[in-house]
Amino acid sequence: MTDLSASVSVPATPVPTVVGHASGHAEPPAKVTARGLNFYYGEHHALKNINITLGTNRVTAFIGPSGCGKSTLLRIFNRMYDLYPGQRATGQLMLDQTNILDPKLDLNLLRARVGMVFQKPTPFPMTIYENIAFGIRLYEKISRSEMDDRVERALRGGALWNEVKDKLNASGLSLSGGQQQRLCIARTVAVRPEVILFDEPCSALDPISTAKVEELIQELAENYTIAIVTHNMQQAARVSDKTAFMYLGELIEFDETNKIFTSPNDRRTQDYITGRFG
Ligand SMILES: Nc1ncnc2c1ncn2[C@@H]1O[C@H](COP(=O)(O)OP(=O)(O)OP(=O)(O)O)[C@@H](O)[C@H]1O
Repeated sequence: MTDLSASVSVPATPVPTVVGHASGHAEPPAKVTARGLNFYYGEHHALKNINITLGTNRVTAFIGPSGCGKSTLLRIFNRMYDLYPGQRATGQLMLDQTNILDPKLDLNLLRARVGMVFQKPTPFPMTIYENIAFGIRLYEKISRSEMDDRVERALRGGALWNEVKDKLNASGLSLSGGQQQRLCIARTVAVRPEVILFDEPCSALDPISTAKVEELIQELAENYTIAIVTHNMQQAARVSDKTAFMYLGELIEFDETNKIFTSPNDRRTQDYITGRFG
């Protein structure tokens, strides 16, 4: 392990102000639990012995320098890596009582339970209405009026309804970048997942759209378990209950967000949040 403390001494950036959820409340029931989780890209051992629990209806932020394994970990939670040959996970990863790593698991059902929102908004090239209805139809057969209702609820869930209710037949691609990202969130919410994974959801958005998505993430946490990867420490401090600091494929520290940003236990966490490296 590199000694990060030796080379630098002056904090480059102030520690973010924590304005997220209150800390100190009782531990929620576990939703996702990793024990001794490892991940390999071929021979490359990208994640090493990860142990972490995501609490039900809590927001967990993953921070750390580029290449430390944040996105890799997120992509294990819904077996996204299964699409690529040569990538494998070992250890234990549970979603409630379901073994996520079970080779016989129905991945469509897993991805309905564990939805994902990506860095760049990725609406389907179809109408706003169909962007939502498409995913619902994959899992459920419902009447047109029920579908109208579900589409409206999903768009409200994505904090987009008021902006699009009069143009549901317009292309999803005609929306602004921030609206497109909220459409993608609505699309994810529409299939009623239990967990939503956000992989740097605001990195392609302007500050106003970013604020809207952050507000939305906090609202969604009332009903969903959320994991968010972010390079933006202010964002982690604003939206999350707990924060995990990762470095070189290891989970270095995991604690209440307030604790991580005010008095972390590990020197490497301290150095990262004060901008000494990253
Ligand atoms: N498809 C791949 N094939 C081989 N190695 C990969 C692949 N994707 C990622 N890696 C390696 O795995 C490690 C973790 O990468 P990962 O993308 O998870 O990091 P990250 O923390 O999300 O980085 P960033 O913040 O830059 O997105 C890095 O060493 C990276 O080079």
